[in-house]
Amino acid sequence: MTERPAAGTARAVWDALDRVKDPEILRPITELGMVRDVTVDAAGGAEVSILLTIAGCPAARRIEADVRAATEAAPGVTAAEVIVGVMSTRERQAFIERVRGDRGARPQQFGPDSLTRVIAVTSGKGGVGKSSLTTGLAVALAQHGLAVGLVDADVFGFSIPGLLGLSRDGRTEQPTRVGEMILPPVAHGVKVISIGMFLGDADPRSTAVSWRGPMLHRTIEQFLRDVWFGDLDVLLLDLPPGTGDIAISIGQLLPQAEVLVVTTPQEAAADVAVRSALVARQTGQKVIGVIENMAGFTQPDGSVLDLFGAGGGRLVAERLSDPEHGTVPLLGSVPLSPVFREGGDAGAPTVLTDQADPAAAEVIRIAAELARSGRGLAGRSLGISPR
Ligand SMILES: Nc1ncnc2c1ncn2[C@@H]1O[C@H](COP(=O)(O)OP(=O)(O)OP(=O)(O)O)[C@@H](O)[C@H]1O
Repeated sequence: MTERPAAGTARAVWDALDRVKDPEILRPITELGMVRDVTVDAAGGAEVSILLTIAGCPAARRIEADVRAATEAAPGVTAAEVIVGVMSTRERQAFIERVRGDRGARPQQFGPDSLTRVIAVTSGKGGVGKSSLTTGLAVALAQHGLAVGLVDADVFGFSIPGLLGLSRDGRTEQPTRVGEMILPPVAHGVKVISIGMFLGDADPRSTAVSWRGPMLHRTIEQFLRDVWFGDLDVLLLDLPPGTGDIAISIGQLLPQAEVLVVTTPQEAAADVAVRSALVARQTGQKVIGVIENMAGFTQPDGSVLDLFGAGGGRLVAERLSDPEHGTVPLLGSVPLSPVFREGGDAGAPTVLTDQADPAAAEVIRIAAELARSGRGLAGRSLGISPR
């Protein structure tokens, strides 16, 4: 890397490049050592050499385009050429240390001392909309300016990449690997990692992941250790439905995690939802609230159709409230909404595309309440990272 000159057009280009962020790390490429050299000839022709972590890294095209646009916009530049190179092993090691803040051997990123608020989303039954709500909450929290990470730990039904538009035609966006560090793709401001990103060329639509408990535990452990999330305000985890191995692993790996329980208004769903929350509680996690999903749907004539009955959310909240654990609130009731479902199917979260949709509006309201309340966000310095 060359030094940044004190003045002149080359200096202006360096300054412009300070505003180009690596799309996965969300930090300026100048700070990450990704700019090798900037030269500008007498006619204002600029040549910028950048270094990528690995050849053909998924973000390469975007970085190149952003560098070109920033260079062309720098005062005094008449033409821009971008030369893309790849880091040497030593440069890559320096990059990894810069990204991690050179903390040496990494312990797990979200240990009990971490300022990141960890929220695990669980449900008793499958198909109650847990993944859709987790995705909506993550995107809505990112809209509040929070640094948000999302771990799709639903190994049997990983649907998060699709809901966030990271999976198309059976191909799921891959994380970038730099050494043993894994950089999660970023979608709508959320850093996302999913088991569905580790299937290689297999089509996730037709690939069954059947892993036993220890393997699941190791995978989640690896997600929490090797996936570089940076300083997060909130980490959301989408757990598989039920009371299985993953819930117990999360309890061991992230004992400070808070738990949100998703259920439908159906009374029959309430029993299993309560049971999944009790398992989380047994591992020391705090149940912070219940969200009812697929609640009454307002029809065009204004009448409400309670397709799945009513009252399940309140019932679960009441059954989880007791003198020892205090009141577990019903945080909200998200109505059935065809628009909300279509947004998920299209990978375009409705909390961004149609905020007036009743389901999206309720998710946005719940996210605002979560952002205002709770462990990590009340009265603590979180170093919220502006983007
Ligand atoms: N409020 C809603 N209105 C309409 N459709 C919804 C709503 N919430 C979720 N859905 C739809 O219900 C289906 C199941 O949702 P989702 O995959 O989020 O459930 P899940 O509980 O995560 O399931 P699993 O844990 O089995 O993977 C999806 O097609 C989703 O689009």
